[in-house]
Amino acid sequence: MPRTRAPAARGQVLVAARDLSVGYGEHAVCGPATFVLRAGEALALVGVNGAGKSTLLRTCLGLLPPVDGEVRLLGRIPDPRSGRQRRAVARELGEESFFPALTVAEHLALVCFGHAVPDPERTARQLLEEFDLIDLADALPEEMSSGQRRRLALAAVLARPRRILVLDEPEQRLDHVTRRALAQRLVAERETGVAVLIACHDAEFVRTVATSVLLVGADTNLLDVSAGVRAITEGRL
Ligand SMILES: Nc1ncnc2c1ncn2[C@@H]1O[C@H](COP(=O)(O)OP(=O)(O)OP(=O)(O)O)[C@@H](O)[C@H]1O
Repeated sequence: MPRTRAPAARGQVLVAARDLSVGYGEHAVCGPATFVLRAGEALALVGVNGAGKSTLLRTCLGLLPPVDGEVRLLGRIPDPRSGRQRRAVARELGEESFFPALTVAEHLALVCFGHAVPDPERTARQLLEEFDLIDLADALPEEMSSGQRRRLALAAVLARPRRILVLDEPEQRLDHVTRRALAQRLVAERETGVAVLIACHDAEFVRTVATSVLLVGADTNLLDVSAGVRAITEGRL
């Protein structure tokens, strides 16, 4: 299964933010963030609804300009139009846009072919199995439940090569077993040298996947994983 086209050297800085303020117009939605994410690490953004996690993810990808401070992705100002960034960054921000006339299997095949994945049939087959989509391989998106569509969106993002994986609340709408399996998959991702950047509300998921936690809020602070998990479970967000 393709994980990286050119695996990043473990420890290589892939995302770096310094005094990064994010928001809309000139209005910052949370305190400034400073963090570094290296190959092989997983940073979980946690915080209450509306804290600014999705806004931070979008700014790190160059989908929104910073209000202040700076962020670097692969050592450069993020630019979602650059081929270099598009080759390296796999993202699933919850948009879940599907082609209404393509089946589940055809969606995965399309992603594989579009990214020149070697042995696309095998990769697509493995992802169908991993995300329990075999019986839905010929289904159209409108024939699926919301959780099944979520599984397809996650399978699709994992069908392509990547050095950085950005997921906004990947645990949402997944059943318990699939959620745990996805957490293990993200551990495997970072163990192969992928840098994982997620927003997440699930303490168990964060405990399993993350190597550090960014608590997003009026004050945005970097925490170790156990302090980050306590912040979620004790409601100190
Ligand atoms: N397009 C927008 N224009 C203006 N304000 C926005 C926009 N999108 C989000 N906001 C505001 O920015 C703040 C942060 O939103 P964001 O979606 O980043 O929060 P979040 O931490 O991801 O929340 P959740 O846990 O609910 O997903 C919220 O107050 C929200 O209302």
